[in-house]
Amino acid sequence: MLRMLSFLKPYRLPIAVALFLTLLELAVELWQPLLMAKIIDEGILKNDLSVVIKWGIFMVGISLIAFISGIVNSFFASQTSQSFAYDVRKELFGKIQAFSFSNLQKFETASLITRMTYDVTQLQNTVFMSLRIMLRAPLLIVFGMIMALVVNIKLALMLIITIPLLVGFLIYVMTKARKLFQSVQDKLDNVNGVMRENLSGMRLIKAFVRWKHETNRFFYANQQLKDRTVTTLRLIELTMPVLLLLMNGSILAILWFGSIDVNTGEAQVGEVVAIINYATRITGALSVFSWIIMHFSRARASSQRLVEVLDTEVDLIENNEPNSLPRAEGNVTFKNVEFTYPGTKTKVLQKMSFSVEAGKTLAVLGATGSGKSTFFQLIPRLYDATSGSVSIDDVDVKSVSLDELRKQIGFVPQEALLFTGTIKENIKWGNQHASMDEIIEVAKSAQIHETIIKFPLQYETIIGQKGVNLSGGQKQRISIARALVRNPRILLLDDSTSALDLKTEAKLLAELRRYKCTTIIITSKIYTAMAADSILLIEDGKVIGLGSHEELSETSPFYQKVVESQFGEGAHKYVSANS
Ligand SMILES: Nc1ncnc2c1ncn2[C@@H]1O[C@H](COP(=O)(O)OP(=O)(O)OP(=O)(O)O)[C@@H](O)[C@H]1O
Repeated sequence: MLRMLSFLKPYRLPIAVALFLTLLELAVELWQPLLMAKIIDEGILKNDLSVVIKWGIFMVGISLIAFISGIVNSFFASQTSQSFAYDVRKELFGKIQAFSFSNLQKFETASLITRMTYDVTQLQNTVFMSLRIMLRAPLLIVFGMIMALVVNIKLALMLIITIPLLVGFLIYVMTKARKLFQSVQDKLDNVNGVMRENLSGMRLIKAFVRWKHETNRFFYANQQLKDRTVTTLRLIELTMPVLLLLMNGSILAILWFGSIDVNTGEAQVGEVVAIINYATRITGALSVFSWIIMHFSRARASSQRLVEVLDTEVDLIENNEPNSLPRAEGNVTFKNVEFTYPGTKTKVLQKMSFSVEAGKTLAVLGATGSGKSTFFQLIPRLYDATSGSVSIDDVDVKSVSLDELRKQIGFVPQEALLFTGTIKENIKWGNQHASMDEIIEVAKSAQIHETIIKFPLQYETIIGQKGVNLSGGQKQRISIARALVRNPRILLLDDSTSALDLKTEAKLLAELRRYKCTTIIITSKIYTAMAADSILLIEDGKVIGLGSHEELSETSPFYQKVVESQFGEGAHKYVSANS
């Protein structure tokens, strides 16, 4: 909690003002029963109207001050709590942006969203409430008791015995509630997770007629959230009847003994009224106090979840004095690279060594799961190699600034991901400075221009969330255009032409040559591989062959089998790059 409270440091002044105003309100609240006693005993009982008018006007005056203080306090409290939440969200977002993939693997996406929204809101509400009433409730309880003692010690003792017992009970219940609240938040993560998967996989769910299964999954997560919340709230709600029972009991006792004392002349009517008044105010403050502790239990659980994200060490660290890679030639070299995914034990890449000359095209072929996408991710440092080195123009990628490195790489992932916005914006996303002419040029190279101009709004066509209104091949080509507009030195295509027909793909590959960048293309199609300068064969994370189509057709049984699987038995003997 302290870690999160440090976000309030810049707002010390508004906090001080808000707290001062709270104290002012409190002072008025504590003073009022005393004034009321004075009006009853010295004015009403003695039939002195001037005392009633004088102190009556005074009471209205200080109530007005309390009213204005309350309004100004609310203003400062809401401004401070909103700014606090803004700062926390900003810091969290920055942290998540800096996360490496292995960092991200630690947190579920849905959980990160819940933390950024629900948990931050919980803290924001607590900050607001703290500035409005946090100080007031406990102080009202303490000073209310003191004032009651000042008015009449004997009658006040009935309050003094009850209140510490109640406060102890409240604190005990709320400490228990904290753990329960944390699990409520975890259950909320589950609901969000199921919702997220459900919405993004809606087409698949409908196509497989799995809505019943998905609905059951959602019902289960929802039920768990409800059950856990109900258990938690039941515990919390137990406090209110206990509180009212004890406080009303002590008020009854004050009335009983007070009336006896008034009859015997040991107490005045005004004193009894004042103590009852303090008791009622303290009851109100106690119920607010229990509410505060409940919010604090929730806020503590939320803080813990936020601190978990904020204090996660980013494990992809930039070199303190990064090497410069002003404008790479584009030679890519892997030397004895090994890689194991964080949290797993299996080596996905083993002693991988190969190089690609600047400006050349390398096709990568391998069975599914052989480690092709994994080795791709080491080049822009989405992950770091566990051992060995990945270098560009003989500079180890780990020694280069991440920005400088990534600016020179055009990466088209296996799943073409587009953002909500126009086609133009999506292509421009790769390079904010690209002109319309450049956008059209890369779209032409990516073989998507002709398709775009057939849309009624052409480049201004809005792409729905994740590109729902486009075909797989259209999305792939827009993603390629987005990578090309960066004018990259190294272009990484992870099976990014899989949805294209052979003719369109051939045109696209021929166009790519114009960009003179080093192109590494993962593919399963022999025709695509044949268009490259050389072909890298991967099996179980190991390089098992590197050469041209002709060389591998002669020397690699693995390659021969792939060719035969696509062109028929014995095909490796006659399928050539010119065919
Ligand atoms: N984030 C991850 N955490 C743990 N293991 C992973 C992760 N991503 C991939 N793997 C494992 O690494 C291995 C290589 O996966 P990779 O995606 O590199 O294969 P691939 O050759 O690109 O496969 P495909 O052709 O099907 O895309 C697989 O066994 C996979 O299970």
